[in-house]
Amino acid sequence: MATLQPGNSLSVDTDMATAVDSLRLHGGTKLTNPLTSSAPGVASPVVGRSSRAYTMSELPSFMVSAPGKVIVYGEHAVVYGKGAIAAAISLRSYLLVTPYPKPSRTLTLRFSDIGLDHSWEIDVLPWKAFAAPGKKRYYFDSLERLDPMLMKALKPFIDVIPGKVLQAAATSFLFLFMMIGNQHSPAAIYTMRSTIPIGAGLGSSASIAVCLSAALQLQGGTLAKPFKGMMPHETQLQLKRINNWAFVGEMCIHGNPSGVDNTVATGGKAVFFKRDDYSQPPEVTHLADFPELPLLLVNTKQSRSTAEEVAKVRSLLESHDGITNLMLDTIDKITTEAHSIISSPDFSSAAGSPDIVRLGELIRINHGILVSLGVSHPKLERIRELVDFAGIGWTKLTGAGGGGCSITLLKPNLKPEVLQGLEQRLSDEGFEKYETTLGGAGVGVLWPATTVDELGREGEITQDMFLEADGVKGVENLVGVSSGGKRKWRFWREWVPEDDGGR
Ligand SMILES: Nc1ncnc2c1ncn2[C@@H]1O[C@H](COP(=O)(O)OP(=O)(O)O)[C@@H](O)[C@H]1O
Ligand SMILES: C[C@@](O)(CCOP(=O)(O)O)CC(=O)O
Repeated sequence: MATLQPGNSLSVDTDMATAVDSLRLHGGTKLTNPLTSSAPGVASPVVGRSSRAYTMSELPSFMVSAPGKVIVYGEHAVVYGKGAIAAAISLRSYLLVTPYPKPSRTLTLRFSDIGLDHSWEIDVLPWKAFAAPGKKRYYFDSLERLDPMLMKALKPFIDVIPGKVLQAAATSFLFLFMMIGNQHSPAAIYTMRSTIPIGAGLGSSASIAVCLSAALQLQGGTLAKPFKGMMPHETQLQLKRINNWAFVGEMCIHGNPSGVDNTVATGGKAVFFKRDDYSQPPEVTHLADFPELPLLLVNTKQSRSTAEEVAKVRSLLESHDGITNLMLDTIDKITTEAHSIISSPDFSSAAGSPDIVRLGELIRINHGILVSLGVSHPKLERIRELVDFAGIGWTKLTGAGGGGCSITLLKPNLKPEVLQGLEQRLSDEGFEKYETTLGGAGVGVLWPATTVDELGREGEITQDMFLEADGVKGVENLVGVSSGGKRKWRFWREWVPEDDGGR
């Protein structure tokens, strides 16, 4: 166990040794002023690798990143202890952490996707409330619910921020900062950009919660950066801690999450997830052989809130408990059957294989039940109608529904012109198709936040560069994990070798 002391020095025992070792590698010299910005798109030169060095209280700018997800089977039922299958996608959130120079005691959030730019002074935050007897939690603890007294203590700091969307994100940050950090935590700017559409069922909130959890624990020195040779049990322990606190961050955003989104955003690839007792850890099976299913992902662009969709199912359970429970049980059976098809050693996604048809039929049945649970939307039904009319696959909503995205499992050997015709129709009706691959890497870290330019020079990724990157492509080009060696993203997953772009 490790404890944080005032001024961020560490007292260490076993599982912290690696964290300290990796930090020691950087002990000594100063990095360039972290607030120095270069011209947009131009990396500022940094000192060479061998002479770049930091102390615990003087960390470099660094980045963390976590993926979004699609739930392939089991959304909503998973909130009630049933199984769900979900896979990470290549759309991701990126968080740049830039230390303020001393003696600043400021925290600044720049979450530009939602227009949040807000600062607090660390010293005036409600530390007393968080240190009261029975309230303090440590980085190795788990929380199953938010303490109303602590939420009340944060309220005045959140109420000054306009609107629910911004407040939810700010609460997630501030609650985690108060829990994981302490009064002596370093002053820093947290700049967030995401390529995941917000509130569209692709787990944007879990993705940012994972980034915040990982960044704050890295800053606190309670998490070791992944390194070659990290023992599997240590990797698992670190992922567990990131995931535990990400779950808390998710609770701040939408109240009663099942934990499937943050679990996939943390570990990546794909999982079978079930949590029937919230006081116990969930049952998580990593689906290392998750197949490359041919999926079409379409956004209705109809916004909605996960919390409201989850509340709809809750109220149906209250008014029709017997029938609703039967529907949730049926979804559980669907997920279990899909899991056994995918995990079978004979599984084949080749043309003519019955497995894809069975998986497709399960997708169609799952969607039908979600419609009956009241969480579809006319726009989702319109997409399903267009896909059914073209006869190219099986469609369901994904995530909370009420708008957001649909997925279609495509039939093998489709004629390209049929698919193109459908895509044109979807676009004409105002829907947006996403290009993404399933089974991406989980949480990763880029330490320090540097990239290599066209001339092969390594330079710091500044806030201005990050904020000015143009759209999804701009963000991916500047900081993306699939960098072809331009950036040294590292991942905690055992099956992802270093420097392969996280795939
Ligand atoms: N890029 C982002 N920057 C800041 N906050 C974000 C971002 N993406 C998501 N959020 C937070 O997460 C909330 C959306 O969560 P939710 O309704 O669960 O949708 P989703 O299905 O995308 O997870 C937003 O209201 C916002 O508070
Ligand atoms: C509806 C639910 O099963 C998934 C919600 O996913 P999203 O927030 O719409 O990405 C809720 C949950 O699992 O917490």
